[in-house]
Amino acid sequence: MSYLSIQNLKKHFGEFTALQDISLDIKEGEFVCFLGPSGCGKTTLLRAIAGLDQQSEGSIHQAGRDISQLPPDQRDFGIVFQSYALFPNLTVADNIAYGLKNSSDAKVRQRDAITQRVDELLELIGLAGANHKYPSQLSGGQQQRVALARAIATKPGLLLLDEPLSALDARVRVHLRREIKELQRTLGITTIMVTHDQEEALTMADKIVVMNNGVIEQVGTPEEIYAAPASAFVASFVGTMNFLNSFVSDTNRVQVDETYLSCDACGDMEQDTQVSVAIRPEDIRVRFNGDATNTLRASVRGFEYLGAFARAELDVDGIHQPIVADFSMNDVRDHNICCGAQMHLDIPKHRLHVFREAS
Ligand SMILES: Nc1ncnc2c1ncn2[C@@H]1O[C@H](COP(=O)(O)OP(=O)(O)OP(=O)(O)O)[C@@H](O)[C@H]1O
Repeated sequence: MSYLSIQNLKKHFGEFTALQDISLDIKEGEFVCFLGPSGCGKTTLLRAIAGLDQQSEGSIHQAGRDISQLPPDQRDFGIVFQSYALFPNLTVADNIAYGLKNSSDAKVRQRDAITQRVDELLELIGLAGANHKYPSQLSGGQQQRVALARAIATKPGLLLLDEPLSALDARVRVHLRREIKELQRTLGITTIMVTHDQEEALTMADKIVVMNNGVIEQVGTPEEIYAAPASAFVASFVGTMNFLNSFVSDTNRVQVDETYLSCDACGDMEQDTQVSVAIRPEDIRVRFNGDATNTLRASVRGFEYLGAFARAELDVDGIHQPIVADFSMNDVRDHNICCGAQMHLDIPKHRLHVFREAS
């Protein structure tokens, strides 16, 4: 049973279609990320869920209630925007209490109850005692935590986060993403976060919704999205991927220039279909004496140390397209991998992805 159910949602801005027939189910307590490049429709979808922008067609149900036509104030959500959007003239406590003071529930509006709830929330976000400070006296990360506290103050069923970390510097961002994830887990609140940052989505989400040009390309766990991308777009947008223009040779083989590669994935494609074969840099291995499937001879044209691993640009015999491979530093030492080195490599066939469309 889904907590939030979106059915056949469309959104037009004049002639332009920002969302094309989006259907999506989100379970209670899930942390979902809408991930995609700028302009793909992530924010438009989030705003439709909040009622801030009415969809052109389609329906949205939350906890079994049809909220499609309701104004934002009759929906059950808290929201955090990219820019902190705190009231600068109100103290931290008054910012957090804002929704509580305007609650339709008289008990929630009681002064003692508000004071207690604000203290509880400040404790939760690690800012106990900051009640009387003003937003300008807080760092960006602290302001965003206050915005988060304000969003969850009334205990909404749904938390919406619109690029909440993108205005912060890298170190604060990494720290805060752990805090938000932990807070979400503790509260068990169904959460949707919009981001164009794949690392953010991979580390925080239970489920990632990858969007492109107003459509959903794939929905899956971070592992599924990374290991089994459903399209060339997803494969290229999440992580690093080599793409090789190829042809289907027979049921289990593709031809890349003068080289044949065994693969698991092209069973239903006709011979000579033009395809894009994709392989992650870390899935290319130095050949070991086991039963290798796709052995290639290569020389290292470029070599870059990246700390925990090294990235090598390869010239592969029989393939005239660039390929990069990532090697652990142990592999680098054991096999003397460096610029100009010659080596035998293996590409496990189950790690090859074959896409019909061009990359
Ligand atoms: N009010 C509007 N009027 C006209 N076009 C709009 C409006 N709002 C959004 N769009 C267009 O709809 C498309 C999707 O916009 P949206 O803001 O949802 O993208 P996004 O994926 O959130 O991108 P970003 O990461 O840059 O915020 C864009 O092409 C945008 O220009």
